[in-house]
Amino acid sequence: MDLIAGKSPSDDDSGRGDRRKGVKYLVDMTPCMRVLPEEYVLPLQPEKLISSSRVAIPVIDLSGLDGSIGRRMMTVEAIGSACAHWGFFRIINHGVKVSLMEEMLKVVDGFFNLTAEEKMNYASEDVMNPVRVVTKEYLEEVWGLAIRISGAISEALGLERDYVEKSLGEGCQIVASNYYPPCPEPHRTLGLAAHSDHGGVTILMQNEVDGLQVKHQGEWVAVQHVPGTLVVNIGDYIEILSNGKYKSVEHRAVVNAERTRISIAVGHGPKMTATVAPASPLVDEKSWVKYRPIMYKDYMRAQQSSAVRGKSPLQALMTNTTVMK
Ligand SMILES: O=C(O)CCC(=O)C(=O)O
Ligand SMILES: [Fe+2]
Repeated sequence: MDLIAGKSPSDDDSGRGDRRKGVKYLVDMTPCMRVLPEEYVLPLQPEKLISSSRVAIPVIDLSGLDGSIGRRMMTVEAIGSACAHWGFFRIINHGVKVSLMEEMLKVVDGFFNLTAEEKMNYASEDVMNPVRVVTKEYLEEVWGLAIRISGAISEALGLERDYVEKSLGEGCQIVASNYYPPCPEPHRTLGLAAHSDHGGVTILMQNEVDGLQVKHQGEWVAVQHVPGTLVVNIGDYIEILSNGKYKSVEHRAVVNAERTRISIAVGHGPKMTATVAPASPLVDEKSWVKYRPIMYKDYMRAQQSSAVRGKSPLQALMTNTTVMK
């Protein structure tokens, strides 16, 4: 697959004037900007920030999945525990070449440095419209990685190793390329508002500038960049499939006054017409169906259209009443 959906964070796609051209355009046009334009100011977030030096997302050595049976089991357990407690983890020894990661970052940087007019050729109001501007190799590698991780998640849930993979079917891969230019008043806004991802496994790569924050036990934890590693998080699709055992976790991106940050989030979901529902082996007399089934396409649209993203589209699917399989 060679799809890349270019998006510039904080764009509202409302079509009003230059706002559609992105934050980068705004910054390029006003190089001496000292004050954040009013429409980008966001209400302050009340939650406390925990420094990443005190607490950090779990680190998983992915080579353990190819080790002895015992080592694989330990790795699967570690992934299961990371999914249950954090919804996020960092992977090392993941097998994706650093040179390929760097090349991908360069492609995205190149894309955002096209002129606003050139970029508008790729612009679309619809997240389902693919844009082709990148070679396939990184995305193929990352797809393979997502399938390996999905195998571990299946096993950790007590399902057949290929359960999630089969449920994804031919699948879909969505690439969100985020470009966060320096901001004159970084504390009054966000690069990307708090949200959970809609798909199964998201694999996130970034340049050396920090900005990702993950909600953990009601507080925001800053995730520090570690060169050569990738960050993995589970999306709403896995929360629903696991019948709530694993939670897709809210995350957001903050900006800074000095340096441009680039991140590339690659999400892996089922095909658009697939029905998303809790895995039937995980539903028995003791565990109720916690989410109503929905077509993936409909879920994605609901998620993309909600103004305050958070996790509200997922909460709308939750069954308050006890519904048996
Ligand atoms: O920029 C980041 O680190 C987060 C990006 C993200 O969460 C997304 O594109 O869904
Ligand atoms: Fe995300």
